[in-house]
Amino acid sequence: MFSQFLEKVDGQYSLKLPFVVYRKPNQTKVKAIFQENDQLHRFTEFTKNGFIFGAFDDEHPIRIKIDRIEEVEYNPKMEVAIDKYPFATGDKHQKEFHIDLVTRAINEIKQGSFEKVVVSRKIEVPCDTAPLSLFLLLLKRYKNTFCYIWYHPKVGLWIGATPETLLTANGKKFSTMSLAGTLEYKANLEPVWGEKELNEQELVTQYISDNLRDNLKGMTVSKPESVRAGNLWHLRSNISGEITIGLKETVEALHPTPAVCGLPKSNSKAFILTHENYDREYYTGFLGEVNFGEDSNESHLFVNLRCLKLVKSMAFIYVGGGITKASIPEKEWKETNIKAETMLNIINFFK
Ligand SMILES: C=C(O[C@H]1C=CC=C(C(=O)O)[C@@H]1O)C(=O)O
Repeated sequence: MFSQFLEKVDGQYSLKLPFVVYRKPNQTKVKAIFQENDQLHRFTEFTKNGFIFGAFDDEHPIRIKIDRIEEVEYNPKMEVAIDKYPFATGDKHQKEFHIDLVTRAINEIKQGSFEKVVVSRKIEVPCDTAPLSLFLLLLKRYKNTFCYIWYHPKVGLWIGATPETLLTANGKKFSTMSLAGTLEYKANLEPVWGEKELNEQELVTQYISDNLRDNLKGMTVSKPESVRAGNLWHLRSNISGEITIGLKETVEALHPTPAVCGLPKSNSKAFILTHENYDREYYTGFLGEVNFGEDSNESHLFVNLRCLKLVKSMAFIYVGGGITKASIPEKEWKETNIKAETMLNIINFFK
């Protein structure tokens, strides 16, 4: 059953036709959406249904039109990614550049340009493994994340396992999360959060609640709790209520949150676009189902983190971290390296 499902996905990929295959966090149903031609649809009014894939800096996400849906149950035994492989985490030049970028960000914060900014980088590693094999390993290793493989011949192929939900909406029922702060997972040890991480996550919670307050009736915000995502811990608060605005307005109010951009949004975004020195493309964008369900108003979007883009036999892994006035550049560099392990572990497993 599952092998037939995979054959269909493989067939679509060989025909160079758009598709997405995904599994939501803590679920066992794997869904595939196939589009029958290679047209590039844009999602402008947020009224149609489909699977959308939005870039960090683009208002019009791509929409994979639902010409065919396939679903299958897949519940493999959990595989824990404890094996450590030799990592490629960027050369000396990358390290210098990233440390300098973080230092510049801290200086801007101290001068009052913004309070927080998320800076990132792209790591290049050779990878000859079939994309579907990488995806299958994600399904086994990261059960509480949103795992996907997305392909459009005019855009490329992306794979990821993200721990962050942008929004879940079912009619008026709405929830989102504030996810930030990172510590390395160590077996049998509970995370001990420092002032920097607590503050960094609090800024995200504040931003989300401030931006939604007027349009989220009965808003509740939970206390931050530690959540595990593969080899990492994060801090998470859940925010929910009854939404009174449409999907387009809600996405505009949230994206990009300070978990991937900064605070205030415009100044931190300008810093990112000017100083990062590369194009994030779909990393820190968002993706997921829109207007699914019986009455067509259920949507489930995720933030595109812990992801990679495959180009021929190269993988580009994207990683970043939140910078505040309390950041230490060397520590921030290390944090991007441990975040990269989520995907490097998968790639290196096949070497
Ligand atoms: C920007 C990333 O993570 C975000 C989500 C969780 C924790 C983060 C942090 O601790 O900096 C980031 O805000 C990334 O993984 O590339």
